[in-house]
This record gives sequence, C-alpha cells and structure tokens, in this order.
Amino acid sequence: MTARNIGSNRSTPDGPGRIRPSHLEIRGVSMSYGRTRVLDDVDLAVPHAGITAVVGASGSGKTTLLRVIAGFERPAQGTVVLGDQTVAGPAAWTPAHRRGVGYVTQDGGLFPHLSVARNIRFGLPRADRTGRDRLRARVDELLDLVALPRSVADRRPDQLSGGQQQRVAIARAMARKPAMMLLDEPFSALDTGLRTATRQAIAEILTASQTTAVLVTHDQAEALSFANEVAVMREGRLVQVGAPIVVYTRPRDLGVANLLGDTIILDAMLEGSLASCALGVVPVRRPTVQGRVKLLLRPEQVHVVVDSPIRATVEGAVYFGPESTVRLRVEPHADADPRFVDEPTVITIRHWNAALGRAGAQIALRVVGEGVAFPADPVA
Ligand SMILES: Nc1ncnc2c1ncn2[C@@H]1O[C@H](COP(=O)(O)OP(=O)(O)OP(=O)(O)O)[C@@H](O)[C@H]1O
Repeated sequence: MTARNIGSNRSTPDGPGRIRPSHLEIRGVSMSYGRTRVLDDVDLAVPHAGITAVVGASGSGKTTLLRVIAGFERPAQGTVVLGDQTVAGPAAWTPAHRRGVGYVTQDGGLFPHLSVARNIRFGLPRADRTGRDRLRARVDELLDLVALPRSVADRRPDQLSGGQQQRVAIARAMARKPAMMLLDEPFSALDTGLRTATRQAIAEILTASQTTAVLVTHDQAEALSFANEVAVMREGRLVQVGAPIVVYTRPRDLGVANLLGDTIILDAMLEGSLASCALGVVPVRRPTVQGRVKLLLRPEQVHVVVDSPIRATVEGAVYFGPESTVRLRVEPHADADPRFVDEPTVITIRHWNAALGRAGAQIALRVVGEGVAFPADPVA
C-alpha cells in the first residue's frame, strides 16, 4: 500500500468513476434533544470502502449523527441502512452491538487500569476470547495492523504516547472486523506531527481493510485530505456533500467557503462569465447570478508578480515558517472597475517569502484561476 499525501483521498477499489453500492444510507433522519432539533432531515450515502468527513461548526450535530449511525441514539424520523439491513426506521431497530460498527472517540476511551492487550481483547467477539495462544496471536495481529510494536501489549495506556493510545483504540475497534468505522475527532488531542502520522497510518489501515468510514472533524485540512467525500453540516442539516475539490473550489455558499478555508471576498460586477473587481477582471466558473455579486477567491489564487497594473501596499504580515500571511491594501488602478474603487480593498494572501511582509512595501498582483460568484445580497 503506498502512502498518499497526508491521509487518503483514496482511489476506489473498482477504479475512478465507477459507481459503488452504498454501505451506509441515511434518509430523512431527524432528531431532537427535548425541544431542540439537532438533526433536520439528513440524507447521506457513503459507498462501500469510502471515507466521508463530516465538518461543521461546534454544536451543528456532527457527533449526534455518528451516534445515530452507531445506534446510541434513535432518530425520531427517517431510516438508517447499513449494508442491506435497515438498522433504524419506523419499524426497525438494531441495537448498537449488532451493527458491526467500530467507534473511536477523541480520547480513545481506553480502560486506564487494563493493559493494552486486555483493552484490545475487550474488542474481540466473545467467541474469539478463548485460548491463551489464540488470544495472544489475535492481539499481536491487531498491534501489527496499527503498526505498534508487540512489546507494548503489557503496558497500561498511560505508558503510551497519545498517538499510540489512539492506535490501540483503533485496534480495539478493528478487533471485530467492523464493516464500518466511525471516527469522532480521533486525532484532535494529538500534537501536529503526531497527528499527521497517526492520520496517515489510520487512513492506510482503513484502505487496506476496505473499511467504510465516517470521520467527524473540526479541521478542514484533515477533512479535505483524509476523506474522498466531505459533508458540510450546519444547524443539523447537511448543506453540501461532495468530493473535497468540489466543496473547496465550488462551495454552495459563503458560509461553506469560510468553513473550508481562508477566503478573499470582493464586491464585483459580473457580466457573462467575467467579474470586474478591485483585482481587475476575473473569470467566473458557470455563474448562476449576474450583475452585482460577491466574488470568492482563495488566497492562493492571488500571486505576487514582477509587474502588473494591479498594485498593493503591504499593511502587515504574520510569519508561520513555511509561509507568511500578508495583509495588503489594493490600490485603485486603471483596470479596476470604477464602481468598486471608492472603498479601499484590503485582502490577505499567503507568501513563502517573509521579506515581502515589510509594511509599506509596494507589490504587483495577478489573480490566477477562476472565482466563484454569489448573490451580493443573499436575502434579497
Ligand atoms: N445528550 C444531550 N442532551 C441534550 N442536548 C444535547 C445532547 N447532546 C448534544 N446536545 C446538543 O445537540 C447539539 C448538537 O450537538 P453535537 O454534539 O452533535 O454537535 P457537534 O457538531 O458534534 O459539536 P462539537 O463539534 O462541539 O462536538 C448541541 O446543541 C448540543 O448542545
């Protein structure tokens, strides 16, 4: 198995473009806690061996959705189908322990007083928990699966690093060979380096075992890199579901755009597929609106060039090591649309050269790629 970038963005076992049957299908699921509606008519399909990341603001209902899939919560309306079995619905209910689903939480949920081996054994089906040698062999096999040395079997969880503990939690969840894995922020307690390595290891385990997975995360980079589909949740509804590149480059609205990464949002006048704005004329992909619009660009689309009619003055910068974020005041220029030059336009871009961030420096800019246009006044 070759390691891909960070996580997976896995190619499917049956090749790109082929439609695979859904492993998980959620239809019209709604749920409330008391009077508060937490899930509102949610539809979601995850293909066999697919990874879907659910992203959304805190309190938007992500964990509740996982709990519904796992069978810890019963939805008031709608159905949940796993494989060919309806596990929740008006006339159906399969309890959590019969769903063939593994669940890993943020803290791993290991039993602190038990050894690693005993924690993993706890995840094994009852029929496999007999015979000393057989048990040991299964534990070793699961430790191998999550790339942990067999020597950790006799340690307690507090004698492992955070990343190792999460791998034990995954091993325990994989012990029953679940067809579906639910991951609720499993990497968020880990520091950056460990987080990337653990994420990559787990993506590889899921890929190798062809396990279908749903990952809940706050981290947009994690969602975009780990999953082959991203589902954006807002106030209990799924507002957009699509491939990472689609939701990032063609977000349904500015809320989704902001959730998935940094944005530059400019007032613009759209005629046909060309938008005039403070950064000149920018092509727009398949516009659905015309006239006055909000134009969305990503910071990486604004390049610093040697010469261009579009000029800007550096107002300040923040250094992050591999790149700096640079705040710029775009100057009025001949190519700018006169309707949008009254107000100074301030944008923030990213650049590898920290020296660029000297306040007062003059630079030239060029926009690359296409923008996305949204109605100037979404309420109107
Ligand atoms: N057991 C519960 N009883 C009552 N309300 C609850 C319960 N669990 C969650 N909620 C509420 O339901 C809403 C959705 O919670 P949920 O944990 O699903 O959101 P989330 O998107 O996972 O949030 P976070 O990212 O902060 O974990 C929140 O308003 C939360 O306060």
